Amino acid sequence: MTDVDSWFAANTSSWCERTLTELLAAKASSGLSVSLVVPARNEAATVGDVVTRVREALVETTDLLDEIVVIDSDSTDDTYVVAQDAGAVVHRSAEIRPDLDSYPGKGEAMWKSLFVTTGDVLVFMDADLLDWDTHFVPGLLGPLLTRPEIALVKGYYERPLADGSADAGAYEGGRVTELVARPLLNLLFPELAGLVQPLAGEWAVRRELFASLTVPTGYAVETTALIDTARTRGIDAIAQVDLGRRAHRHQALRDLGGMATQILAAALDRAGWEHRPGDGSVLRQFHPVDGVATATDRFVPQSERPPAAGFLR
Ligand SMILES: O=c1ccn([C@@H]2O[C@H](COP(=O)(O)OP(=O)(O)O[C@H]3O[C@H](CO)[C@@H](O)[C@H](O)[C@H]3O)[C@@H](O)[C@H]2O)c(=O)[nH]1
Ligand SMILES: O=C(O)[C@H](O)COP(=O)(O)O
Repeated sequence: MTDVDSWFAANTSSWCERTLTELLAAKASSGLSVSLVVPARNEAATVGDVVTRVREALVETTDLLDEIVVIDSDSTDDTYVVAQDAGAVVHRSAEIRPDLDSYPGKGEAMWKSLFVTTGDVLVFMDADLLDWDTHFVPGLLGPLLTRPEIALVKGYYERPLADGSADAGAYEGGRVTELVARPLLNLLFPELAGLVQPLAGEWAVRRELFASLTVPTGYAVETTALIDTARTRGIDAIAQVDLGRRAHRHQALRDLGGMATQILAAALDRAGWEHRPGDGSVLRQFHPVDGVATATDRFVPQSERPPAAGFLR
């Protein structure tokens, strides 16, 4: 058995292995509090459903979650109001700790969440979920509430590419995962090759760990959390949980090019790459205009926040 196989065998479980009753008892005896954090940028169409279903299932009828906090990440739609009406505490990312300035991006919203949440454990969930269920939250909490040595838990699932075809394969979604993140991790950080969905937006982490990490402001936050946790705590501080199935809103391919660039830059930097640009770089992409390939330069931000622990009051 390789190290990766041993890690997989010891640290992979399914959400249905632990009952809600068992988790509530584990939470009570651990004394830990839990915050659900939902970073959301222009998700008025779906964030209300995410908040409402979690609130009804896990706050109103059980004590599993202590708070649901939506971080509105520079939305230009009604995300703030919809999330608030659904029962979440909502903060605008840019308005949290204005003394620390503000950057666009998902990682920024997650980093800022450390200043407005209280949970000993943070559970992150995307706001654009279409096919999902509330067991995602207890599923992610299972290893953290029952195994003190675990500090970070990733979710995984079947993830079809919702292209409208009836026979969309269960593992066809996750284009950046399959074409960038997985090859990158296998090549440069092979101890992380056992993660089924390294980019999953559904994951949970102990506050003290997340507050100790350097956090990319954009989409590299999941990748670096894995790399930096494995480096500082060892791979056995990471567990993963099968959550079943998940579908979400897909981004356009060229937008995913920006995400891939962020993930590559942050991972290569951690592998000792000497040419990392400062706060970002230009990605030249091509679009047909009247049948002619025409260049479009996209600036891809790559800034990182230092550990939030240094700024907590
Ligand atoms: O500037 C942003 C961009 C996105 N989001 C929110 O972050 C979540 C995920 O964003 P999305 O654009 O849907 O990302 P995906 O294409 O789904 O990317 C996948 O891969 C990313 C890279 O690892 C992860 O960050 C995502 O959680 C994961 O779902 C959603 O709730 C967004 O509203 C923000 O809060 N701010
Ligand atoms: O996780 C990923 O790889 C990206 O979010 C892209 O996912 P998609 O191919 O399912 O849109």
